[in-house]
Amino acid sequence: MSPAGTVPRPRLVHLGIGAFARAHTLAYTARAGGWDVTAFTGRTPTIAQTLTAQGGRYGLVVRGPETDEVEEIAVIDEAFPAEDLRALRRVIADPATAVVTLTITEKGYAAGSDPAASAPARLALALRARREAGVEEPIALVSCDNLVGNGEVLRRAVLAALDAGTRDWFDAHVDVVSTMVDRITPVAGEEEMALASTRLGFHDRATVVTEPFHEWVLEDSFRGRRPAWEAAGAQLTGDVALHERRKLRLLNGAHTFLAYAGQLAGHERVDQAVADPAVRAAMEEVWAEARATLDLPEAELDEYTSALLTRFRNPRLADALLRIAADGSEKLRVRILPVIAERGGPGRSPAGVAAVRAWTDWVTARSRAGHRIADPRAEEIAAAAALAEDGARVRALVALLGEETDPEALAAAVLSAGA
Ligand SMILES: NC(=O)c1ccc[n+]([C@@H]2O[C@H](COP(=O)([O-])OP(=O)(O)OC[C@H]3O[C@@H](n4cnc5c(N)ncnc54)[C@H](O)[C@@H]3O)[C@@H](O)[C@H]2O)c1
Ligand SMILES: O=P(O)(O)OC[C@@H](O)[C@@H](O)[C@H](O)[C@H](O)CO
Repeated sequence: MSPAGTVPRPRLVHLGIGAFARAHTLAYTARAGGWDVTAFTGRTPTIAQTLTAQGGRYGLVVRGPETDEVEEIAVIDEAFPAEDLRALRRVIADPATAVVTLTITEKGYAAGSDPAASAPARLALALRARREAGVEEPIALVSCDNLVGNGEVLRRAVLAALDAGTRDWFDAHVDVVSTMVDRITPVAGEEEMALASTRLGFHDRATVVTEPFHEWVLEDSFRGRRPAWEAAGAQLTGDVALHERRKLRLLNGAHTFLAYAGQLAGHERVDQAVADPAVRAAMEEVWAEARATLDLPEAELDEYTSALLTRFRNPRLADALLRIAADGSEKLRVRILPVIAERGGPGRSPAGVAAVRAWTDWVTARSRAGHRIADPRAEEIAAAAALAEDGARVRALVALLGEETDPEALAAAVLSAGA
């Protein structure tokens, strides 16, 4: 509550306080200045408790190829667990709030009306509270997850969970903004927490470690207030789609390929996988196919992939392939299958097929070794991986990837890729 007569500082609400949000979205917001943040976890409450205990601040370790820079980020002034709907309703209905950013992972956008299980459903309830409070300033919902058209995906998921009255109110009062986000953010460990604690002078248990590179391209469609993110290097544009496709197909597509092919070749980290000549050559094939689907000048694509290679090679970032391997059934649909489809099918996309093959091989080996696969379709994957007959196993796994590419044709190509 601001003292009588003073204008409250504008507020941003963030849903999903994972490592990436702390390294990217919240760091940009801190640098833009002038805004406070109320942050909610996406699922488990732990990080909200940790942040509350340390006054919302945390250390950002920016790990270059040779040195670390450590910065304190102090932009969060309230943190709550996802299930605290009362806090979410209160803060979204507050006229000081003008922006909601989200990093809830690809699977977090599954439409659903149960607020206990669905972030969009929680947001729908909170938007109803804003309408009932009579707030007129448009609020912007800004998706920062690795999805094509992430704004549209978010809009559909929220609309599906809204009551009729708020659905009628929505267009006049809510902007939904697509963004392309980029900053490789591995999982921080004890070493980084100790480094941040020593440099910043408090016991930091919410440290994040990230690379020096960062990029954020946002659709320029805010009717209400927003932080001056451009002051922190963000780009506002009329066309995010091409940026999204370039990043998802080249960076994330290669990451997904490396996650499975790299681990199958015995590597644990991205830098190790790209140092393996066979894995690297296969990744270049994935790039060649993805590049052919992108309407960008060759020189620009050369520059982009060469910069990516430098980023992937950063040995001090220690980005675990296992982190990237999570949720493969969601990620292949976004990063690899559209390339196969646009190339004209599996027959014209051997590298895309090799990526799918690497996923089927890796989930099978890992599941048979007794591990639960981190994936929203974990049970179906385990059941498929247990099938003894290869054809049935691959068909069952490929069927979990949706219909973007004909599953029968894709499964047949995957099977013959391994023959
Ligand atoms: N880490 C990166 O390098 C990176 C870079 C660009 C974009 N991203 C985006 O950020 C997302 C999160 O990555 P991270 O590194 O912060 O991971 P993380 O594991 O540190 O955090 C994941 C966050 O998502 C929430 N979440 C998970 N499942 C959810 C669900 N079903 N519903 C609602 N919330 C859910 C978690 O509670 C947590 O807040 C990625 O999935 C990706 O879309 C990450
Ligand atoms: O974050 P995810 O789980 O969507 O994907 C794993 C990585 O490909 C991803 O985190 C990249 O590191 C990131 O997208 C780089 O900006």
